[in-house]
Formats: sequence, structure tokens, C-alpha cells
Amino acid sequence: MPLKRATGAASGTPAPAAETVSAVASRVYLAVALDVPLPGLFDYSHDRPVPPGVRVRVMFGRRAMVGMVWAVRDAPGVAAERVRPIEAVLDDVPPMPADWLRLAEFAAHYYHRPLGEVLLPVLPPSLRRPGAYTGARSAGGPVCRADRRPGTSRAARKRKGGADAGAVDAAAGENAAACPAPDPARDGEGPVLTAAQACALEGLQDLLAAGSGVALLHGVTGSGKTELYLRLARRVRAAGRQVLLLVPEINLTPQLEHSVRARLGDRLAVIHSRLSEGDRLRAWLRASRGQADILLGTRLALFTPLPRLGLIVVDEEHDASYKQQDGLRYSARDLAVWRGHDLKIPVVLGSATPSLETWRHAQEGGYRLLSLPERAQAQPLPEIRLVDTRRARLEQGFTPQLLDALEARLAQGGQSLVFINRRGYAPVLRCASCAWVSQCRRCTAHMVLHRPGGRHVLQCHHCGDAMPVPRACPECGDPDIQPMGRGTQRVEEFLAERFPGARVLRIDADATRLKGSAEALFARAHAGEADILVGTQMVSKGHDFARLGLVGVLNADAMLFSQDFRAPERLFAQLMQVAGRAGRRQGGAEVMVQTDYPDQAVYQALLRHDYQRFAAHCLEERRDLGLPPFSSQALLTAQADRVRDALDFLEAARARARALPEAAGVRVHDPVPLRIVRVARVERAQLLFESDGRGALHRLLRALLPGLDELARGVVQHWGIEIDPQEI
Ligand SMILES: Nc1ncnc2c1ncn2[C@@H]1O[C@H](COP(=O)(O)OP(=O)(O)OP(=O)(O)O)[C@@H](O)[C@H]1O
Ligand SMILES: [Zn+2]
Repeated sequence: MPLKRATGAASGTPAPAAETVSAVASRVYLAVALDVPLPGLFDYSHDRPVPPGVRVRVMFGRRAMVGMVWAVRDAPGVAAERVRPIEAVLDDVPPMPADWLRLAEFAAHYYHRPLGEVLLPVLPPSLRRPGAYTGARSAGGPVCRADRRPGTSRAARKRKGGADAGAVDAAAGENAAACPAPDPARDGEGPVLTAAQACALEGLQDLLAAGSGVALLHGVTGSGKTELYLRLARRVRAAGRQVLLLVPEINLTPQLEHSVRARLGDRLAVIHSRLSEGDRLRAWLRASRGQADILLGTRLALFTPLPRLGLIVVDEEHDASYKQQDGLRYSARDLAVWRGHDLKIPVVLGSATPSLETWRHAQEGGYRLLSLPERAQAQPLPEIRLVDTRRARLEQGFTPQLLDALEARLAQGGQSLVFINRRGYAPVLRCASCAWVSQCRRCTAHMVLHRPGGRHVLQCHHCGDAMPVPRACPECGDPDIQPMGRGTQRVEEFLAERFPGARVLRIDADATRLKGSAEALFARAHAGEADILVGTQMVSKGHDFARLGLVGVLNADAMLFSQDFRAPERLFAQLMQVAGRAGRRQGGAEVMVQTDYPDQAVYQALLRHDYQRFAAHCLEERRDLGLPPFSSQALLTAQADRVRDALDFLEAARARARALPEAAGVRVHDPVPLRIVRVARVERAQLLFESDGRGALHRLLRALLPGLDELARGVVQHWGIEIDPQEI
């Protein structure tokens, strides 16, 4: 949050243009939300009322911006002659619906952010650019262009015997009769359900019949959760309602999109951040006009208006990707539960390894627990082995046992996956004579060695800085500088050398940077065009690889000794998920986890595939320590040139918080520097607030936050607040 936040009055409207002053008397005042880092709403005037949820173009200072009308006011919050008129009412889409406005209002309130920072950034980019709107609908502009895409023009729809644009728009209302009945030919498709699936489906149908409530579908990997989502979606659609299906990763959308299309037809829209602006707008319009029955997407799809919404499904609900990590730091899972509650519609959370927050709700009866304890195709869960690396002779990080297992799979023509959650070639470069290491100039982090296409470069994963690899040690001149440790690229190189006949395919953030490349790589993996996959967490979840029989895990111990209290929970989930990719169609699958610490509780629970015991153990520990889900947390973060300043600011904030009457029942910890204290030359620190009850925490923040700008001025560059932080 920048420092220049207007304090006090909600109105921060800049000085008026001279010609507006005389017109003031006959005007209506509008409270407009703008995406600027200032609290409150901004007053503008117009010659007639504009309903809430309509976008308007306004001048803010000298900048033209798109804002959203929040309310019509009787009188402005500042002197009437200072209020500027709006420039235009953007009527290319109907006003945002009331339930959408409630969701945004809740998010702004709960995450302690200005309304404008929620309402506008969640819209498709073309609806927020002041230059994009070109007058009335018929005059063109992005919405009009999106509507005229080849094949969906009015004429094309007429040719297909479909409705014209007006009729399709009408379907956007509550009018269920306007959506075609599901194609009966598709209805019978799909496998015969297993007994557990049938039982869970019954439970889910009860939820639909009841009209609302949250269910946790706890199903082991490969238990056929997706099948149940599809069946449920079909029922909801048959009742004329829409379904919102959330997935954590963009890369999981093609697989699910394919299943949805095959089973439910084409009234589907897909939204994620890698779409082109045009495609994103088109999908948003189809969903918000009610022309799509199913909306499939990543976290940002949660904020799509859906006029007939009847069900929300959050797949892999435990996944950290549901948490937005910048701007409005919201949890799409938590907001999905809120939206379901607000609309009185059911919400289904699915996972093999539910978050402890969700698990606790299910244990205490707040959520309905439905279980799929076995795999759908009668395959057993893969056998897990811990390979002790303490006395092993390692070859490039691989134990002989893992190499033998890879060789055996290759001989059988099976597919294997080597999982290492570290991209690049090697995490650091080191000089053998003077112990120089490749340090980022701008961050307290090492520069990672990368080898794109055989070239060597050093790259910082925190600030993006890159530089060529020095020919010799910059400190002592010794040419013997060596990569230490390994990442996916080095593993790929080693395996290709070690198993010359094998097709080795690496899938990580670097290999999938170009648009469409992820889809192509996953398609090759699914088609069995690779013998050994090398991948990061990107490959570890959700994918239904048919031939994968062996999973080898390198470097799992890196997460064991993290300071973060959620580290064991995350490690366990990650290992269960990656293990779950193996043996989904044939038996005899195995998972080998290399570790120096085979006795650790997390590995012992993994051996037994025992989520429940592990969860019970973690919850007990959390209860004893007063950690979430038994308490609520918020993090105040500060960024400054020097960490001392960030800490001083947080110390002052802490003193002020403790002096407030609202501090009763809230634990305010000591400010601490972040583990990676400097990123891009900015130093960072944080202060943790914790309380047994959510209410007390939020009351304290509401009393404290408005005064912090004053404390921050001249001391820190930015401060921010994060509610329910996932990383501490
Ligand atoms: N009743 C069934 N009979 C036969 N096959 C089924 C049945 N239900 C699901 N399947 C198949 O089982 C496989 C695993 O199902 P699915 O991918 O839905 O599992 P999942 O529970 O979502 O797993 P994960 O948590 O690993 O994502 C899929 O190939 C699916 O087509
Ligand atoms: Zn850096």
C-alpha cells in the first residue's frame, strides 16, 4: 500500500475543471469506486442517476479511468463545486448484479481493502481500460467485437437456427426455460459408479435437494471425484442452473474441459489468466449472460457474475494456488464458500488431502463429509517405499534403487515420473577454492544456474535478474567454478545420458513459459510419448496419466525443516498427490521417496497413505499451540530501503495496537525480517497478529489500520495487510 492515502473523508476527488462548476445545481451525485490505492469512494456528478454496478469513465487527476458506480448520494462528501462530472456511462454491459456486488463488498471488507481494489481488477481487462469503450454498443468496442466473433454473429446464429442476440441476452435473466434441455443422448454416458461413488453421490444429491450447505468430498487419488462433479453438474444444469467449477492450476483446465465437453456438451466457458483478452472477455460475457451452463476456471473465475448459479465445486481445495499472492490477497476457496452461503446454493470441496481448515469443519459437522476410500478402477494405491539416502552411494542425487527401478520400468515399456520441486539446472554456482557463491546483487538469494538450449545463464528466481556465467571465479580468478545441487534441467540431462534410449520429457515453469507449450507437453505426456517425465509440482496434481507406474521423489527433505508451521501439511499433501499419479490404470505401481529422515512422522504417515491419522496428529499439535484453524491470523508487512526501518515501523504499529482497547484477546507477536529479507533491493519484515476468535482480530485491525499511513510516512515504502496468510 503506498503512502499517499487520503485520510478521513471518503472523498478524495481532485480539483474540478472550471466549466463543471456552474452545472452543479441540477446534478446527481455518484459514489464511484476506483482502482487506486486510496480508501473510500470518490464523488462525481451526472445529470441523472446511474444504478450501482455500472462502469463509468471519469477523470482522476489528469488520468482517465474506468470506475464503478457504488451508490447514488443525496449530497457529495466534499464541497459541491469541487465535484467533477463523469465523462461517460459505459453501457456496453448491463449493471453488475446485486449478488456480485455483495461478494465484492464482502471481499473488500474481510480483506481490509478499498472497494475499488476489488471491483475493478477482477473484471476482464478490456472492461477496465478507459480507451476501449467506443460509445454505444453498436458503435463497436471490445464487447461488440466479442459478440461479432465469426460463427457467433447474429447472422450466423440465425443460420444455425439459434436465437438472435436479443433472445440470447434474455436468457441471461433468471429465465430457466430459455436454456435448452440437456441432450438426452449424452445422459447415459459415463461409467457405472462404484459403491462408494454411488453413496457419495446420494449425499451430494441430498445437499442439492436441501438447496445449500458445504460438502467435503474426501476421495483418495484416482477415486473418481471428477466423475461425481460431472454427474452433479448435469443435474444442476437440468434444473436450469449454472455450475462454477474451480481448479487450482491452469494446466488442469484442458483435461477437465475435455471431460466436460464430452459429457455435457458445449455450453461451457473457460476462464484463466493465460487467455487472450478477447477470449477472456468472450468467456466472461457468455457466463455472465447465462449463455454458458458451466464455467470452468482458476481462482479469478470466482468473480464472474453468474445469473443462474446453482452449484460451486472447488477441486483440490487444499491447493495453495487458490490464494492470490498480490494485490487483494484473497482465498478463492474461502470466497466460494461465502458466495455459496450468500446465494443459498451448495458448495462441494474436493480433495485427497483436504486442508486442515476444511478437515476440521468436516470433523465438527459444519461441512458434510463424504468419502471415497478406494480407487475407482479397483487399482490399489501404489506401494510407497522410503529409500534411505544416508549411507547410499548417490549418482547425481539418485540412489541405485531408484535407478534400477527406472531401468526396470523402461524395460517393461512403462512410464515413470521423477519429481523434484526445484527448477533450473543447479540452485547455486560455487568456487572450489574460495567458496564464492553466485549471489543475487539485489536479493538475499542465490542466483540459479539455468541452461536454456545449452547456453548457461544465472537467474534470480526472486527479482528476475539474469547475468552470464562468469568464466572464472569473480573473487579469486579460479576457473574451477561448479554447479552445486540439482534442479529439473540437470536431472533431465543426467537421465538422458544414463538411459540413452529413453524419451525424457521435462515439464516445469521454464518449459511451459510460451503460450500453448504446457498444453502440448501435457498432451505428449498423456499420449505416452515420454518414458520418463521430470517435473515440479506442476505435474504432481490432478493429472490422470494412464501409463505411469513409477514415481521417484528427489529432495523431499528440503521442506522438512521449514519455519512455516504449515510445511508438514504441505509436504504430506504434495507427496500424496504426486504418489497418486502412479498406477491409476494398472496395478504394480510404486513410489520411491529418497530421504535422510525416514522416521519423520510425515513420511511414516505417507507409507500408510494415512491422511486421517496425519491430519488428527497435526490438528492436535495446532490446538496445543493455538495455531490455525484454532486461531485466526493476519500479517502486517512492511517494505523499506533498510530492514531496520521496516522493523521500526512494525514496532511502532505493534505499540499502537497494544494500546488500543480492541487489542484484548489478540496476540501481537514481535516484528521479524522475512526469511528472504531483500528482494530487488527492497527489505521486508512482518508482524503477526493472532486471535482465537476471528471477530476480535478484525475489530483490532479496523481500529488500527486507518492510522498506519501516518506512522509509515517517511519510514517505509509500502505496508500491507494479509488476512489468513498461508505462508509465515
Ligand atoms: N465408476 C468408475 N468406473 C470406472 N472408472 C472410473 C469410475 N469413476 C472414475 N473412473 C476413472 O478413474 C480415473 C480416476 O478418476 P478421477 O481422475 O476422477 O480421480 P480423482 O478422484 O479426481 O483423482 P485425483 O485426486 O488424483 O485428481 C479416471 O480415469 C476416471 O475416468
Ligand atoms: Zn534477485
